[in-house]
Amino acid sequence: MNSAVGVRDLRVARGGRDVLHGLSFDVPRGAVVGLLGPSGCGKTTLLRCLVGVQEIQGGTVTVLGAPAGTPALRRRVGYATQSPAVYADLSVGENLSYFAAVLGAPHGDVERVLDAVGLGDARGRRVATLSGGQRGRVNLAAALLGSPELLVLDEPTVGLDPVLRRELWELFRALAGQGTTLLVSSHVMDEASRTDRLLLMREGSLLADAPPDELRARTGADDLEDAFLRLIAEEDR
Ligand SMILES: Nc1ncnc2c1ncn2[C@@H]1O[C@H](COP(=O)(O)OP(=O)(O)OP(=O)(O)O)[C@@H](O)[C@H]1O
Repeated sequence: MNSAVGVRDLRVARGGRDVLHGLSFDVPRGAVVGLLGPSGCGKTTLLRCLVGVQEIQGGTVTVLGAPAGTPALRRRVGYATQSPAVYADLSVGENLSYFAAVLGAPHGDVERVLDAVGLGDARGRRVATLSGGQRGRVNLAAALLGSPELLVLDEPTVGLDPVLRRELWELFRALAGQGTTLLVSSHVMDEASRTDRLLLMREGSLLADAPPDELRARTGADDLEDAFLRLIAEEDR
């Protein structure tokens, strides 16, 4: 079983409307896979399916060899939601110590994840006093606790300056080098080139599932934003 994630014919409706229309794809183990597409196309909904918090209307979602949402997967999958899910009243360190205790993460993990996201100096600060970007990084640090085998990250670089964004993508690459699988959503096309593979979504369907170079070659576009636009034009023809 080589895939970290296997999705077949996934259908989801939200608010009485079909939002995922029968998606099928695999995420190879140890890869950094980007999930890209315009706002509202269904990225978050798809990620919710992978972590098992979304009711689905049809299809199957297999994660690390088990059905998504199986309790045994809880410690093997890290999920960072788009809006930070951390306690504003607690310090950065208190938040992470709390989540580490809940997860049964090893002692010392708090230090490790704080360093990984570049927040070593902010350990004693109350989350309420942090910038949006810093808060996002605390949220990401929490997802790294316990070194999960699969990381599902919903727009982890939103609100970050280019230097920090680059550092985070270097971190994602380093984690993949250690065997972690990462599925990272974004709507910033320049981040797409940093991935091993791209899932391009549009209106609840997959427009493409291929490595960035293949997408460039297939469309004849130099940059991925153009490639995406050409794929849309092709589909609309
Ligand atoms: N709680 C909800 N109830 C009803 N419809 C919802 C709900 N959440 C999302 N939707 C709808 O589902 C569709 C997909 O939304 P989703 O949040 O998955 O998109 P997204 O690609 O992650 O967007 P963004 O990049 O803006 O976060 C949208 O049409 C949205 O309006």
